[in-house]
Amino acid sequence: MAGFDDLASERSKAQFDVEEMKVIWAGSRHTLEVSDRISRLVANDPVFRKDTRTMLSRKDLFKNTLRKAAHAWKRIIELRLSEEEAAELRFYVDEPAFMDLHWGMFIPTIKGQGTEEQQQKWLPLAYKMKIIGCYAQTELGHGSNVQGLETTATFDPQTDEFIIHSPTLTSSKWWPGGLGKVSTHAVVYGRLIIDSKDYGVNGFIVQLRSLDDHLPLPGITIGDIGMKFGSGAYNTMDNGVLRFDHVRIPRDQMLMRVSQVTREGKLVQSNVPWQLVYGTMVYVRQKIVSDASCALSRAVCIATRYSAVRRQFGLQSNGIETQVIDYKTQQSRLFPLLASAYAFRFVGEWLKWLYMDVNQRLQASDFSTLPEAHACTAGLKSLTTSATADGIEECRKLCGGHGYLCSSGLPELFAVYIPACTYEGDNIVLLLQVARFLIKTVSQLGSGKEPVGTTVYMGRVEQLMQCHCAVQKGFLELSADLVQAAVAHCQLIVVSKFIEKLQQDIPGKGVKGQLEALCNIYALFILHKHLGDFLSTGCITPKQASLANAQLRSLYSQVRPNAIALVDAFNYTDHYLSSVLGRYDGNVYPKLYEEAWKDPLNDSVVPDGYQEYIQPILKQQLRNARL
Ligand SMILES: CCCCCCCCCCCCCCCC(=O)SCCNC(=O)CCNC(=O)[C@H](O)C(C)(C)COP(=O)(O)OP(=O)(O)OC[C@H]1O[C@@H](n2cnc3c(N)ncnc32)[C@H](O)[C@@H]1OP(=O)(O)O
Ligand SMILES: Cc1cc2nc3c(=O)[nH]c(=O)nc-3n(C[C@H](O)[C@H](O)[C@H](O)COP(=O)(O)OP(=O)(O)OC[C@H]3O[C@@H](n4cnc5c(N)ncnc54)[C@H](O)[C@@H]3O)c2cc1C
Repeated sequence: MAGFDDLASERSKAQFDVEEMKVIWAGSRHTLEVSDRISRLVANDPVFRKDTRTMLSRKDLFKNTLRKAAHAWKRIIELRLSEEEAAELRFYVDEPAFMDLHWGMFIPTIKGQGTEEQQQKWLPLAYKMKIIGCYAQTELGHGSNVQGLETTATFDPQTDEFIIHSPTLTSSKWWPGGLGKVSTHAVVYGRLIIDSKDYGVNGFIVQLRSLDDHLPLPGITIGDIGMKFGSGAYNTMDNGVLRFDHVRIPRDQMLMRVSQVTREGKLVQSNVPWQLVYGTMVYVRQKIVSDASCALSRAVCIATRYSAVRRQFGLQSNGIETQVIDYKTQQSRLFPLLASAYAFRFVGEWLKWLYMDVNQRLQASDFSTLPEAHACTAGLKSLTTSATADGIEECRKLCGGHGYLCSSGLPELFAVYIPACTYEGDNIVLLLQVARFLIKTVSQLGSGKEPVGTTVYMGRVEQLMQCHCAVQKGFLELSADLVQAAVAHCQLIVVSKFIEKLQQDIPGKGVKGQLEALCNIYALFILHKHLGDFLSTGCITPKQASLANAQLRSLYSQVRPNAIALVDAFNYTDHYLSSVLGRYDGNVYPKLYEEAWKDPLNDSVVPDGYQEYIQPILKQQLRNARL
């Protein structure tokens, strides 16, 4: 069988221990065991099938999402899954839904911004799913500009309550995931008003729906904001709209780790920086970086396996055509994405460590690394999501026409993934935050602080900063060139962390060699892509640039025999990939043909509508022809 033999032959060429590379990709043997076991549990459960998603109406799609969420929760309870295993199960169910925001934002916000008492009250309810929460920050009129939010939370000393209100249409909460139809509660971000004085944005826990009949509580208007890009997944998420008409909540439902409001209505600032109100965004951004490596590796796995199965032109002596993966143009498009997937995996591991380190320091009232954590999570979220969104689209194109079929898995993966460039902070806005951080860092460099990083990459950042770093007044005046410096800074981090990964103990025959090749491909690909920066800032000479290019091409040849094994190391099930082109067995053509007939349009040979609309035309033509 063509495809199968092709992939079997490819696998026999591997020059490294794939099982050991699986451990490197997973992060540890334990994590590999958990993800392998849970991914197969999900793959073998018919409730979690995904192949009909793009054929369902929005209402049927959403109802099926609720069914899957309920089934997932039931399996978590039945099997007594740990938090780690439950997170893996939600990941492999692979369907954006309210659970992502309940577990991924609502609970972390209470943990990060609630007092001990508030955590003791609300976390048990949330962990046991007695309440379902979402994160309601963005409004119709404001998303990036958090300080511009209009929802008000006015303290009423008579009743010891906050009055939550939507004073304008643009203050309507708009976009929060899980809000539209499911969440019973929300962390709502609003302007704290005491005695007519505005104290800026804080978080408030607000119940939205009755726990008895799920109806919106008095003063609450709530619904879904409508269909989003593409069909299928992400329309599985009820992104919602929410308005308040003077809704009253007890004073103790303002999240008070950062600031407290006393019974007398006095605002007391605790000893933590007010920026902790933004803490959830730092947490989610570091998760999104790891998620980028998952999404990109998934697209690369599909495109790499298909490129080894697909033959086109180049008839060889044995009478068969050339595998498209052997074309240099295919390699120059595909292998940098393969290298990027590994690079983002490792920088995501580092970022997770940085986030935990910042949190431990916060416990000890050490806030010194919070600005760097903000800059790194913001910048790397921006860099990795933009590269991944572009990379998924490139993988679609690498698969030719069949990449445009839903059965390839790539259109839906692209549609689900691309909002990552916007949610949790628009990517340009976040790069401007990095630029601000760099300006501050450069201004402190005079104090003898030496930056660390790989020379050529470090030189590029320094030079770009020197060129563009005028004295900037505020966030709004930052020049577009500084965004370039911010990107350069983030690429320096990615390369540096890949190099650090290689300095660790890496077991397994040939594994370290493959990772070194991928690290060099990533670094040289970025250098090639931004050659203008490196040449204009004098970091490299034109001669060095052409040597780098030659080295890049030779690295592609080095990776070529290992490409299939390198994507096998992601250890993805066919269920998770949900792609006829990316099947482990390479059995593409028979499955493509089989999938076509499943389309509802093929339920009847003569299409619905023929008699009403087409036959009259044809008959008329027939009559005309006889006249
Ligand atoms: C979900 C589960 C995970 C699973 C993973 C898989 C994903 C699959 C599901 C996806 C689910 C989608 C989930 C989407 C959920 C939303 O989208 S939630 C809404 C997200 N919204 C945003 O990110 C808003 C973006 N905007 C911002 O962050 C801020 O407004 C800006 C842009 C930083 C501006 O802040 P500002 O306060 O207006 O002004 P600025 O002077 O720049 O900042 C003030 C100070 O705070 C600092 N600062 C700003 N932000 C921060 C921060 N975050 N931390 C610390 N310090 C900060 C600044 O550095 C500055 O410090 P100084 O220089 O004064 O020392
Ligand atoms: C799928 C999805 C899920 C979401 N889930 C949630 C959720 O659960 N909870 C929640 O609270 N929010 C959520 N959001 C909202 C999301 O956080 C916002 O869309 C995001 O923060 C961007 O804000 P905005 O949409 O207002 O865009 P804007 O800030 O209006 O940006 C629009 C354009 O203006 C540019 N721009 C804005 N400010 C500047 C500036 N200072 N300098 C230069 N350019 C600028 C931006 O770069 C962008 O190109 C979600 C959004 C999506 C798409």
